[in-house]
Amino acid sequence: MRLTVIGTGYVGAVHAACMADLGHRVLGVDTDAERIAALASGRPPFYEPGLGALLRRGVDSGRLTFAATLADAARFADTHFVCVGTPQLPGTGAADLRHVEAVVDGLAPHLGDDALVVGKSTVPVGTAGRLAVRLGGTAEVAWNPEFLREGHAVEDTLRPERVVVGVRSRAAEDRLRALYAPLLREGPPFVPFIATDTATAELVKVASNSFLATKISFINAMAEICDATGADVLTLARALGADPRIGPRFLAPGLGFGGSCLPKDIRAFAARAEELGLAESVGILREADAVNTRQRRRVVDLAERLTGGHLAGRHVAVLGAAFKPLSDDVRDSPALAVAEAVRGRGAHVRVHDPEAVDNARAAHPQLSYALDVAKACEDADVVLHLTEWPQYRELDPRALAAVVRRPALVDARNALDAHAWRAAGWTLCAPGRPRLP
Ligand SMILES: NC(=O)c1ccc[n+]([C@@H]2O[C@H](COP(=O)([O-])OP(=O)(O)OC[C@H]3O[C@@H](n4cnc5c(N)ncnc54)[C@H](O)[C@@H]3O)[C@@H](O)[C@H]2O)c1
Ligand SMILES: O=c1ccn([C@@H]2O[C@H](COP(=O)(O)OP(=O)(O)O[C@H]3O[C@H](CO)[C@@H](O)[C@H](O)[C@H]3O)[C@@H](O)[C@H]2O)c(=O)[nH]1
Repeated sequence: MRLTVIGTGYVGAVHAACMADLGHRVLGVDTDAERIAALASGRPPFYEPGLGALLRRGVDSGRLTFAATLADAARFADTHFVCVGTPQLPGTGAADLRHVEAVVDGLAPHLGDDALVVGKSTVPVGTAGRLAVRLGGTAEVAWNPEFLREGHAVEDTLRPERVVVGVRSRAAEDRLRALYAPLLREGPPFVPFIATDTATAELVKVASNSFLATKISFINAMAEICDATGADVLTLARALGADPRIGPRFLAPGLGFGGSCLPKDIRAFAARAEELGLAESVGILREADAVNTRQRRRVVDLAERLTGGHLAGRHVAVLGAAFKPLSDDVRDSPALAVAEAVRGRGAHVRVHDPEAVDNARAAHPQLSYALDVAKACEDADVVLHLTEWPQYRELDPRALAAVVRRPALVDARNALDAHAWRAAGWTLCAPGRPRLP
């Protein structure tokens, strides 16, 4: 089948490459000429494991091509996936739909009768209905929310846990089922194809991220209670997660959630519900957001405690800049928020990240960066472990103790081996673990 993917960022580039790998003919379209040039030569414009090989395979086979205009898109196919950004508006945190609207307005004059515009961007409930009116004519709008996680985007796309489509006709449902058929056939495990109306499909996405965000904030609220009572949040999380009704995933306590999705999506959802007069239904999301923001301050306070109560003039090493490991994405990165806050208290901050330094430097040019961990830690008064890259777990605490001014560590992700670091002479603290020495 033929399809286009409009917007080739973290979602669109992966969707385009994976759809081509399934055997479809795919045209990627983006307003960013540099991005299009990179993709067309088989180079991923960001770090995502497995994407490079898939892109090269698609480009070499001729099944994956790229273009710059929406007129090209309309000529190429009748099915158009919209994967442009829906960032947060200042103030209420509502979603900014200007890119989605620009795509619909730009496509409209070029579309044939049989066109299907399929949104993958995360949008407030009701958006597809509004866009259908805006699109006019006989072209149809459907919504197919995206659930991929950065760092696992290729496997999440090729082996999804479910495919959800919000459609307004049987024909649209059949077309999308046919597109995804190669994924649905590959089992076990069986992959449910859930066809519903567009409002439900839009809601599945924001409800799903809201649930995940609330689960993380729940365990972080428990970490606060642990800090006040001498209990241990890691043991608590392990015991909670052993109940299959709760489950162990998304119960990792620490610095909390960031990135381009969970924070903005719960705010946009809350703003939309408030617009509908349903503020009480989403009070829990405002609270999850507040708990999450508090975790960043708590980590800064731990750093301050380890430097004897004042950060001013201290040297602080920051391990991690990406919002999570296996990604170079620094959008709303908790690590960089902490780095900035520590700098705001007068500390000299040096940041290390295996993949995200270029993006971090572009977004936070006032911070200093180091290309290896030892350089970041040189003469540090405290080391902050803020993004749990697997390679940080392999660090030799003895070797690092010889490099720093004082062996003091905040393990804000509760991911390092506390015993090994303590045995190497480090003073440690971590959120929700008040009995660490
Ligand atoms: N990043 C994720 O993990 C993820 C996962 C699921 C859903 N989502 C949602 O998917 C959407 C896209 O997210 P992303 O992280 O890929 O964003 P992104 O910022 O990485 O990519 C968006 C792309 O759209 C392009 N673009 C903007 N306006 C355009 C236009 N008028 N025509 C063509 N291209 C245009 C931009 O140049 C950019 O390359 C958002 O709604 C997001 O909430 C993201
Ligand atoms: O137990 C946990 C799990 C995650 N996090 C943090 O939560 C954030 C988000 O993590 P994750 O969900 O793995 O990353 P994303 O790539 O942002 O993916 C989320 O957001 C995407 C965009 O909507 C969705 O498609 C995915 O399903 C959803 O998991 C990161 O800062 C993590 O460090 C925790 O603090 N504790």
